[in-house]
Amino acid sequence: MLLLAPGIRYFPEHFDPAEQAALVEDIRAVVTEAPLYVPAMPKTGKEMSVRMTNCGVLGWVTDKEGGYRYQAAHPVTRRPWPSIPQRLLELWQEVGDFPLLPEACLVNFYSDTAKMGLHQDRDEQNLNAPVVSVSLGDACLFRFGGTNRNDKTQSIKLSSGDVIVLGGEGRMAFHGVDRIYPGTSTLLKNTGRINLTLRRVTAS
Ligand SMILES: O=C(O)CCC(=O)C(=O)O
Ligand SMILES: [Fe+2]
Repeated sequence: MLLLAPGIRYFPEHFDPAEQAALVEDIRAVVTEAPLYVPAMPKTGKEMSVRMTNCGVLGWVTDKEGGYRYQAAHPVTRRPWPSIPQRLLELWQEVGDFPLLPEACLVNFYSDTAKMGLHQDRDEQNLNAPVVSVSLGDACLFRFGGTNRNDKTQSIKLSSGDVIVLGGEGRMAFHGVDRIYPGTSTLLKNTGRINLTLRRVTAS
């Protein structure tokens, strides 16, 4: 484990290739039940470049009218989200350092050209719980800084199987994904990157 900054822990290659493949199968099952959809920014309705779905009792969604929020149902199918795969709950218990289980797992799919702007994860009521993030497939350039948008940032390349935990002092750190490196992994059938973030949403 490497401490990248206060509260930002990095576990390179936490999952070996066989575990990564098993996680991809888990996520394929999730996506079959809860298809990836196109999220849109609040107010402007501008579409994000990342495709999203969730598993867990709650899922993070965004659209023009409703903005950023957690809800119990898929925005398109209106069905409840599938449950969080066991191996992700185990990951949380290993690295999360928090007594309650996660309620949401946001699944982000990045195509070759997708990115995610610098932001804080701040829609959770429970900011004592960490955010635990898993990278699968192509590598990406991940940027993180401090708790103010203008704080100095650092960049690291995240590869398939890597895990990052934003907790404690690092929980509200600004972070984002500047670019994908297409073709740097053979884990997925095609190019692209999957990111999973486990989150505790409610206080209890
Ligand atoms: O894809 C990543 O590594 C980060 C994703 C993220 O920050 C988020 O979903 O809030
Ligand atoms: Fe985030």
